[in-house]
Amino acid sequence: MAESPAVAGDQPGPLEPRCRPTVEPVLFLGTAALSLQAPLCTQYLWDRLGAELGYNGTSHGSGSPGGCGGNGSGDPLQQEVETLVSHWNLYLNLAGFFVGLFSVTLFGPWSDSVGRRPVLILPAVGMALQAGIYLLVMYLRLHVGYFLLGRILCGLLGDYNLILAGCFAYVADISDRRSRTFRVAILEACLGLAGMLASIGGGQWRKAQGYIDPFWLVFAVSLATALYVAFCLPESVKEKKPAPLLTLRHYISIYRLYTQPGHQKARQKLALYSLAFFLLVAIHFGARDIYVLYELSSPLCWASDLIGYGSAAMYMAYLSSLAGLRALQLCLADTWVAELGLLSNVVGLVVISLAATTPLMFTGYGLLFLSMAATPVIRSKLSKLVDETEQGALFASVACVEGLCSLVATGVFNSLYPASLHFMKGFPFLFGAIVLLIPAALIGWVEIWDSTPEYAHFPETPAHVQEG
Ligand SMILES: Nc1nc(=O)c2nc(CNc3ccc(C(=O)N[C@@H](CCC(=O)O)C(=O)O)cc3)cnc2[nH]1
Repeated sequence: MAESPAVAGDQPGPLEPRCRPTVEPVLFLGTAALSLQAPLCTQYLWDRLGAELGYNGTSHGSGSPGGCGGNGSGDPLQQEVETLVSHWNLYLNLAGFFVGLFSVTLFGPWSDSVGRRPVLILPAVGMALQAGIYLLVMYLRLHVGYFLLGRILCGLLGDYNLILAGCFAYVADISDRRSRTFRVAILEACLGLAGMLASIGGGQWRKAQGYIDPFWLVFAVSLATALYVAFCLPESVKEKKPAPLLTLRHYISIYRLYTQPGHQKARQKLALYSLAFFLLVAIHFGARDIYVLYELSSPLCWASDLIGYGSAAMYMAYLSSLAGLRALQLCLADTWVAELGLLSNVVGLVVISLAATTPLMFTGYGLLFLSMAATPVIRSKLSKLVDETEQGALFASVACVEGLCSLVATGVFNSLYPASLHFMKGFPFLFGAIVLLIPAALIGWVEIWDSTPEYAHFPETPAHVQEG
């Protein structure tokens, strides 16, 4: 990889301190708030709707379809509660997705003009507002339909997806092209670390103290995120200019990213990398949706402590991938690091799909150690394909792709799992492994097709390495 002649955000003044506040804590805190809140919300719905239907079983979150110990998984009342909870979850997710689609695509490109700080503060305030509304519902025992109100308000302010988009765009602003992949990977590792801490800590805390206190923490963490951005985080966009928010221009700028005439090769690469990102993240989300069900039921029959370790092992992949990426970057180009990441992912999923014993299941998790190395590479490659004034628009579109991944993954994996139980319990994981061959082929193909350097599509690139 050669150094680009003109580098986005790569002009540290001679006196610039090396350790000025940066954006990682924003993603860490935002993810912690989200990861603490999501399972709590499901469990609250379970307990509340269950109580309304007169069901007083424990909230395992989901029934165990294989039957471990045979404690009432066929209970019709439990099934009714399960159905109701999953419907409410679906409504909340759909509302979040569609409102978010509208707002992220507006705020993302807007941030290219007005700076990243506003689009990091707004969603953090939105998440605090949502936690506040959820708290009111819990204190006053309002109808759970008010959850929808909180979700929509938060969605209007961009929600977690805007935090993701803003943080990645911020890192693209401040990193040079050489170090960008690693900076993106650090951000993802923060995401994994926050998810791990919140999911382990949150579960324990709820067991000990119920919902109210953990929700106050969600509220406080969201507020702290907003305050950190407001008072500590320096702006990363170099040439800020005022711009109207409510204009179609922002949507058009996202559309133009993928359709700009004159940059055909860059456009095609953008589309191919986006497709690879979509498939990869959809498989990650989908697998994550069914790990717990898979582990709860026979033959694994895990109790909650093992489930916790499994989840920790899953999150460890973010950290081990960061280390692996760093080491492999010393001797391999980014693309081949991503290919190794995908290989680790495929092998891990195949082993998990066949895992009938606890050691084998953990071996599968172990083999996934490099599985999170591919997404930072794709994000970084996408970022290098667009201009430095389009990073906000780009990462907004990537955040929408990620939202779509979430919906598709939930739909596909949650229907595939029950449908394949009778012939192969681990089939969805095997399916995931097979689908991952597509991003592996796409990434490899783009690299081979594109034998010129990564920055060949910028005007400042010498004419002899330009497309055509
Ligand atoms: N179906 C589904 N399952 C989930 O577990 C889920 N989790 C979230 C929680 N939000 C998030 C958002 C981003 C990442 C994340 O790790 N993103 C990285 C890597 C993506 C990957 O390779 O899996 C990124 O680069 O954006 C994780 C959880 C949202 N939708 C979901 N949807």
